[in-house]
Amino acid sequence: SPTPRDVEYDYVIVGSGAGGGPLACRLAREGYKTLLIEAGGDHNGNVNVSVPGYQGVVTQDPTLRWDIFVNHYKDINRQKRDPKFTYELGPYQYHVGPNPPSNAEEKGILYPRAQGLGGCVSHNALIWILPHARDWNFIKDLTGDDTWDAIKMNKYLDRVYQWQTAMPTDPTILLRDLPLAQHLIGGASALGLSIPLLTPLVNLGNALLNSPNNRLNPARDVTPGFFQIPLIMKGGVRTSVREYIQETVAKGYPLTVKLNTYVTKINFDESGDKPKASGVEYREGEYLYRASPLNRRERGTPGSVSAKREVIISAGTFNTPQLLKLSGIGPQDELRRHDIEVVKDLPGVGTNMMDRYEIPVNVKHPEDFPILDGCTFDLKPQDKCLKQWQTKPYILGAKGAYATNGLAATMVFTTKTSKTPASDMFVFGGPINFKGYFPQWADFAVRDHKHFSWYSLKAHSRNRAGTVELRSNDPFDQPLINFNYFDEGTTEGGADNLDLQSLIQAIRQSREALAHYYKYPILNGTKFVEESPGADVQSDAAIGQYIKDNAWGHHAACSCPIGPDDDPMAVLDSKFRVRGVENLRVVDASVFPDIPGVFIQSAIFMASEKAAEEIIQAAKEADKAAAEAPAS
Ligand SMILES: Cc1cc2nc3c(=O)[nH]c(=O)nc-3n(C[C@H](O)[C@H](O)[C@H](O)COP(=O)(O)OP(=O)(O)OC[C@H]3O[C@@H](n4cnc5c(N)ncnc54)[C@H](O)[C@@H]3O)c2cc1C
Repeated sequence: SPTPRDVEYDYVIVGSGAGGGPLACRLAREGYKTLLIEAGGDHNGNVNVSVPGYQGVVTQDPTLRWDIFVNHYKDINRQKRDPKFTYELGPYQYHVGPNPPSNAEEKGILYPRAQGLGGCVSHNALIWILPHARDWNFIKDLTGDDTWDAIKMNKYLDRVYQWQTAMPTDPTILLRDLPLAQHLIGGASALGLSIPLLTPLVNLGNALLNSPNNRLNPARDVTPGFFQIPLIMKGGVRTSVREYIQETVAKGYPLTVKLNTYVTKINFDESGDKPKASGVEYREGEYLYRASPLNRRERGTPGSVSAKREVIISAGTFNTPQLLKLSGIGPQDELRRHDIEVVKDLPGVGTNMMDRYEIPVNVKHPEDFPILDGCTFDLKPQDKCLKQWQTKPYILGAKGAYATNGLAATMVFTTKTSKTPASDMFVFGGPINFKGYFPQWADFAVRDHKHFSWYSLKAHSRNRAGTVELRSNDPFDQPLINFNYFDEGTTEGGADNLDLQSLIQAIRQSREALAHYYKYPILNGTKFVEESPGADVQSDAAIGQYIKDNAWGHHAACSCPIGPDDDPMAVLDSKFRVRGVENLRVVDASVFPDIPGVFIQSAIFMASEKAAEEIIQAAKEADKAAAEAPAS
């Protein structure tokens, strides 16, 4: 809905994703006039968003997707060893892998991002794993602010559960596919769970009833096991931030959502001691950011809005530092290089960026996995699985494969070289040929139904050398993003090698699960061939090289970190406030000083609820002080 110029909002929030969406709802529900500005649209009626089985397809949807390209290494020739390295042939036309045509432009590695209501939560893989206690205690110890204590953070999780449903995939869907079940039993058995030969399905069913989020288990963070994967869905339909925002508006709370509007600058009132954020400038129009494949190189209609109390930036790990820098908050040398007037020299903006490392083992069978019969993943009339998902109830597997995200279950354990005692390795299994992200990766992943992948996700990684730098001072250009992986990044105390060793262990664990598959011939699964890393990749050195060349991440975080008062690289204080200016906070994945948990959305939702409480408390204190001040 258009913003009437005469409305004065208490809060203006930029970005409606995991950070900004819940925060906007909570502030509005508390009675504050809140404007939520979002670059993209609402995705109403877009089946790609609501069908869990389309979690890959939705990342290719041109109405949502931003084709952000990143590098893992500074050395471009080293980067090109990754078969996912991508070149642009013409606008949004890509060549992936070696031997590009001579006119192709080097782009880097695709890093999917989404615009629109709910941000990346509307296109993500739906996986819901709670953070570990150490993630919160780390912030408490770093800043001395004990409101971050893990036990105290529980109340924010309770608040998240007021609007977020998480449920496991209906195990009966998985148990109907015997070769798939045989792989999962192999995984459980490789982890040491005894699965008797005569009753493997019953025992797998029991294993799949375990939750990796069991809050009643005090040892949950360090408990290894074989688990089903909880997803953010209700009755087999994705439901999350997007729906929460829409419900908040529908119920009449004072939340205005301004869609298809791209914020280009934060405005400051510089008349006082400290620059004070007073509002934002924006451009109205669809697909204005050039990372959108529907971009028409238009610059939109200009506008601005002011915030009576605060401006909050929740544009995500890449776009929040970009917007801060464009507005004069960042390393002064970089800002001056781009002719940007310095409002506050804050050298940490766009540094400290972290991510997971992820790596698969992919195998191919001679026959299809039955669970995918009739699934074409293309929204076309022949997609029988979509019809089943649309017409059948969510009970006893009736809704079929699309009521899952395609990843059936996970092995969880702490590797020998983990940074913390908490589980640092999740190895997911599913009937998919998943090798990471590149243009049309999802089509590739399900091109045939014969592949199975054990895919490892390394949590609590040590590398914090990622950077987000301005490419230009044009707000519609995407920034320069480099994760500086392994030996190009954090190396103190052998950090790079320790993470690499964890990943080598994960590949060996995946192969162990594949070996245990053959212990259950009763389920009649066919023999498979390992396609990658491949039978010839056996030594630690060879596996390590495969990991360095192929690893990727998709939980980028920590690029505007919270930190202690005496750390010049800290961008935020422990209350999410941008240092050195007033009335400006950041609330999204970029705020963490250390990447939390295993899957990040739950941690962002909790941080967002915490930020809402801090902001509301600050507003109440300010109102009280104003009421008590003597009349002038
Ligand atoms: C393919 C994929 C799968 C994933 N799967 C999972 C998963 O299964 N589980 C999990 O826990 N995590 C998952 N994640 C990660 C998780 O979804 C993100 O980390 C999380 O959504 C980040 O939240 P955020 O608020 O920081 O940013 P986002 O969710 O990206 O939200 C930022 C919002 O800001 C808007 N915006 C940006 N700049 C501007 C501007 N200048 N003006 C106006 N609006 C702007 C964007 O359009 C976007 O809507 C996945 C991520 C990807 C890419």
